[in-house]
Amino acid sequence: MEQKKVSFFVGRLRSLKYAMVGLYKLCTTEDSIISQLSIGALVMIAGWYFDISRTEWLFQIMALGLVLAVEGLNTAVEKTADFIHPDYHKKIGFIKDISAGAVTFAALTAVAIGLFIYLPKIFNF
Ligand SMILES: Nc1ncnc2c1ncn2[C@@H]1O[C@H](COP(=O)(O)OP(=O)(O)OP(=O)(O)O)[C@@H](O)[C@H]1O
Repeated sequence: MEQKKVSFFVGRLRSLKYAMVGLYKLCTTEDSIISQLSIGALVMIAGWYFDISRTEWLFQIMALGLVLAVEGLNTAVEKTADFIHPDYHKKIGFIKDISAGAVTFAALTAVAIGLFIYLPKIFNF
């Protein structure tokens, strides 16, 4: 089907609208994202409680954004896999496993950043 050509700005604005709709769908329907957002909220409270520095805030926000972004992409991979092949298949299992592995990379990075920020504050060193 031929798409009607729209101007550059209208095209960008439409993409932004779809991205916002996607963000809303992720945050309201996906348990994995909702649980990561809840953890993120607790970490934000911890940042405020321990009065972390500007640089620490930057790292904390980057870590949280990284985990949420990769988790969102993992959700998209899982949904695509389930759509194109709903039945059990070794390759689908492999694709889902490595996609989850990418989330684990991001999560471990976030945990390492969290330990660097909070361990010295909790144990005073
Ligand atoms: N269609 C399938 N074929 C083969 N293995 C699968 C299939 N679906 C899931 N698996 C295996 O089960 C694991 C979990 O898959 P699932 O889609 O339930 O992910 P999840 O992380 O538990 O999902 P959710 O985010 O919905 O909790 C995969 O990593 C994979 O090893």
